[in-house]
Amino acid sequence: MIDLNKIHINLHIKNLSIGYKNKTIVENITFSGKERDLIAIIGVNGVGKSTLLKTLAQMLPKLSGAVGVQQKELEHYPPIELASLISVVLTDGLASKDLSVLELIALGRQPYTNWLGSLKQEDKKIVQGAIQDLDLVEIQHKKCYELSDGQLQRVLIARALAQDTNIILLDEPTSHLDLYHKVQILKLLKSIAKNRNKTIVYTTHEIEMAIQLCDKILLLNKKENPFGEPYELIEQGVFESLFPKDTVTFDATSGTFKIKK
Ligand SMILES: Nc1ncnc2c1ncn2[C@@H]1O[C@H](COP(=O)(O)OP(=O)(O)OP(=O)(O)O)[C@@H](O)[C@H]1O
Repeated sequence: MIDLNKIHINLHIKNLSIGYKNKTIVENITFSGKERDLIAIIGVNGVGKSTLLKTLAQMLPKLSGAVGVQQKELEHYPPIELASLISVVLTDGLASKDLSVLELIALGRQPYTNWLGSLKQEDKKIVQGAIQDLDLVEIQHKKCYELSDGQLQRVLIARALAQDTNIILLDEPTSHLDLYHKVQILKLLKSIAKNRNKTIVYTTHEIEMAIQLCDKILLLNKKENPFGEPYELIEQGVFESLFPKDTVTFDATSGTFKIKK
């Protein structure tokens, strides 16, 4: 039995403004991520989803507002401590494609190894666990440049699992996958959040899947940026105004989008 009073909040985002130099892309972002939450960030192309994810990972500075990670503000963490709290899976080009699948996933253990990077028995066990979870046993000795986009995406998720952080941030983790693997990865992320008490935040264009599988959704729309459980957002009617109505409409009963013919 889970004691709901003992569930920790890993992420607290308050009145956050994000952007580049002094160009604000989105302001007024407020949400929180509890342990065991799978959270989707959705919104139209170019609205700022990746910018938000990179700001949460401290790869970009925030413009204003607060990003709290557990008990402290993000910018007060030394990088090595942050690497044991937050892992990031990006879709941008991977620098180290010459590594084997196993070597790349083992890099996830870096925050915990000595300066030589040597893996202890416990590290190797965690790496093998991640390889099994992502169904990569057969291809673990292949080079990353030999993989399909979908396989590489699963390898990058495995590396984040090996990093074993409380918070996992993923930028469009299902974009290169077929429907079966999209569902499989999202269900896996959900079970990891639940069974290992993690907060998982990912960006996506697959809104219908997010409605079905996520605990919470943050909809970036540059104005209010509503956040809540999928049914709450459906009740507020926020999906209806996402796309031009003459092209795509939202059916609140089924939680799906319909193409206007
Ligand atoms: N390095 C950069 N410098 C300046 N502006 C940028 C930079 N990267 C992205 N932008 C701009 O920031 C805005 C948000 O981009 P971002 O990639 O965060 O959107 P997104 O919601 O993830 O889009 P998509 O759904 O197309 O992936 C866009 O207008 C984009 O042109």
